[in-house]
Amino acid sequence: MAIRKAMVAGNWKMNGSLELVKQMSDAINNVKSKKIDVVLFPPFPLVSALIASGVSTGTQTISEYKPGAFTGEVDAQLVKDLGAEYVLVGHSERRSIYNESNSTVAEKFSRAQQVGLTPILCVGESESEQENGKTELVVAAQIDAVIEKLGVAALKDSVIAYEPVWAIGTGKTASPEQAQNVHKFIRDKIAALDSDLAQGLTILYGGSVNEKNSELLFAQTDIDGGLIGGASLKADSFSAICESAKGTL
Ligand SMILES: O=C(CO)COP(=O)(O)O
Repeated sequence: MAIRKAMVAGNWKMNGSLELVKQMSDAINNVKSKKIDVVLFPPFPLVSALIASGVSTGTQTISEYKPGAFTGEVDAQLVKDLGAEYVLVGHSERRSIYNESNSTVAEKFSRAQQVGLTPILCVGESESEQENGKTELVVAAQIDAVIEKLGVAALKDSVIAYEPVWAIGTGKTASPEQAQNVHKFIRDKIAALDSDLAQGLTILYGGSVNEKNSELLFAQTDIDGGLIGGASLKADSFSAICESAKGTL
């Protein structure tokens, strides 16, 4: 029996349209199940339309600041007021393209929880870090930045997504064993501080997940679902991934 709530999340990145909202909400409303949470992360302008269509919704980032003179930024409270439930923090594209540091990510995590949004903390190593055997070091530092700022208890109302950077958008998925090893490392690391919290923590895998590889990934003990990029833009693929989660999680 599953001890954790499973989740399949779709990160649209800078893609999508009102037409896609229609297609994906129809598809998701067909596969909805009590066994899994299905959540989409569209660009900001599509958030309200997606919520109105009955899909559980999050945003891809938020500002770490409270409302004020921050042109172009989006306040977490506004996101919450619109009816969103989740927010991605620390996605590797935010870290690498927009220079978000571990400490900025921890600030965003904190701001999300202040307003009642559930943060999904994205962690993962680059290709060179992986080749140099630094995966655990990098992932631990990304998680420790949050624990040092907020204490381990803050992880209780959150989700962690392990997304190796070398697997994002490349078609090079981590093998189920490779991903399981890192997920187990994450869970054991948190269990050393709070065992019950770690056992209840949903940890997602992301990086070139598709309808062909999702079942084996989701069958791993410490993989509780997926954070899907490219395949979340195709109704057939995303529905099939959700279906595979129902069987294995
Ligand atoms: O970055 C991702 C989800 O946040 C993964 O993207 P892909 O599934 O396209 O590799």
